[in-house]
Amino acid sequence: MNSLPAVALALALAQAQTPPGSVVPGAAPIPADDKLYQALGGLDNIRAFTDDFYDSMLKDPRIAPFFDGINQKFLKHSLADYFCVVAGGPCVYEGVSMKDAHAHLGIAKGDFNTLVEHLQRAMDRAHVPFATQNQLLARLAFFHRDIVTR
Ligand code: HEM
Repeated sequence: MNSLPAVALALALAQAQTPPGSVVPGAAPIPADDKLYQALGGLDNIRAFTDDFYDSMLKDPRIAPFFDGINQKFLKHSLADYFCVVAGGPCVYEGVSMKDAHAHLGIAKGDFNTLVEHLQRAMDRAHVPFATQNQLLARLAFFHRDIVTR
């Protein structure tokens, strides 16, 4: 992973707070406009890089075991919906909060960073501009405290 997303992530973690605007389950802050959604290439591109991201995690022995027995099709769909909403897109996320989704998993900080690494690489392969990647990663960093439990 190159250094800028790591910096963006660290900054977002340091500053994590709920900005004004709407929330989705888990108190996800969502932007007031869909600029980030558009920059990500819209829902088709989000679904494409999410599928690729998920497949690449399954090939990584550091985190693949977390996904054993998980309904892959369902989770890919739910993840893409989530990214879409967080980016200000016109999607509906019907899943549970980040806290409830991950409470039983015992996720460590290193696992979270590994997932972020895979997401960044998948966005690279989908030709998402670097600054746009950073914006999504910074928004997702907000959930660190709900997801990392050990
Ligand atoms: C920014 C980080 C993350 C985001 C935005 C995220 C998002 C999500 C979403 C949207 C769901 C589906 C919940 C539902 O449909 O009700 C989910 C479930 C899940 N996530 Fe994450 N996640 C993140 C980090 C992680 C990490 C670091 C791991 C493990 C390495 C992980 C493993 C899982 C697993 C295994 C499930 C399925 C749980 C189950 O069905 O029992 N997630 N996540």
